[in-house]
Amino acid sequence: MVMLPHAESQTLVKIGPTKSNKTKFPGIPVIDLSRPQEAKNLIVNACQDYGFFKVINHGVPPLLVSELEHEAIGFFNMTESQKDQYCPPNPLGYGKNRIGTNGDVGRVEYLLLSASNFPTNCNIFSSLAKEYVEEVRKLGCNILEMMAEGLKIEPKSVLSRMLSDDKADTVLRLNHYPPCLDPKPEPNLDLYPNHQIMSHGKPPIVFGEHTDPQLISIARSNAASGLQICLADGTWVAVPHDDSSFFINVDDLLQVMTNGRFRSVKHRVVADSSKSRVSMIYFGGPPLMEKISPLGLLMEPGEESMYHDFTWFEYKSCSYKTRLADNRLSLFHKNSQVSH
Ligand SMILES: C=C1C[C@]23C[C@@]1(O)CC[C@H]2[C@@]12CC[C@H](O)[C@@](C)(C(=O)O1)[C@H]2[C@@H]3C(=O)O
Ligand SMILES: O=C(O)CCC(=O)C(=O)O
Ligand SMILES: [Fe+2]
Repeated sequence: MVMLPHAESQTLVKIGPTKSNKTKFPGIPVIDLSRPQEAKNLIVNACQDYGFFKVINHGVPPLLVSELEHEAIGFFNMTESQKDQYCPPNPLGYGKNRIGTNGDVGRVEYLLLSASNFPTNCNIFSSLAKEYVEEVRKLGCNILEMMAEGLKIEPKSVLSRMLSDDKADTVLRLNHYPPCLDPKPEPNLDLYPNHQIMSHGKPPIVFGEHTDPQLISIARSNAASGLQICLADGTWVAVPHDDSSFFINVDDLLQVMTNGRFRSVKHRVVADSSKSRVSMIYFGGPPLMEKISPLGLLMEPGEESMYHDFTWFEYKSCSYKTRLADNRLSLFHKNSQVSH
């Protein structure tokens, strides 16, 4: 029997009451990409069980990662008026305390960049970010190919081709969460008018719960904690930080393309650290006109798609009209019941 290796399970924190009927969480799956034969099946298991895993021996040069992080810190250290010279997030640009355009708030500042259109007025991000995205895109393609092999579907490029396409819709997000010196619930109700990011007795939520709409997200952060994922039984678990690894999220489109076999993972960030947190996330989306529907080779005889067919453009446009915590996929579910 192959044992699943798990990340620092002894340091995992389970949040919320543990009921006896809840399955014990053994820790975030860790996939060693230098062992591809084993990795294929472990990736599939992780996508089915959690929609989330960590990769080691990923091949992205550590120097490139630390240089981009250094530049990101330099950017966030600039004065407010310097940063405000970047366009407000519409949806790309520099934003602070507001996430998206539909009323969500967070204790975070960020820069959202499109890989096909890196800013030319800023020599910081033009070449480094491009190089970083290329390396992470390669990592994403490698993972999606292993996934296809693990699922036993051919060709193995059936998923990865969407990221390697010249028209792939790729977004890079740099987030900065200021240090939380007093991790008590935030009493300022003006900033959080609908209480949505208050959580009494627990560290405040600084980036609210959501799933990512794309295919996969490839994230890393400095050595500061805060990221949490939601398990199938609704329990939130903390993800131990690891600045030398990448964390992979299954996103909404992959849930649809596997007809619900893989889980688009709900995640959030809490102010859990007295350290500033800087995260860099690659969101891998397909070309805008790509038609999204379950992969034929995965379907059992007589199995029907759980979702209406749509293009990534349709799904993305629709997603950007929703609130962060909305269940965007339910809008395309055949037995549609909008839930929040
Ligand atoms: C509230 C929102 C922010 C978001 C667009 C949306 O209307 C719903 C999806 C959000 C999300 C989550 C993952 C990524 O961080 C993001 C860039 C994306 O593609 O979808 C954000 C959007 C955003 O911050 O603009
Ligand atoms: O900062 C993080 O680690 C996660 C942020 C996130 O989920 C996002 O930007 O979509
Ligand atoms: Fe996210």
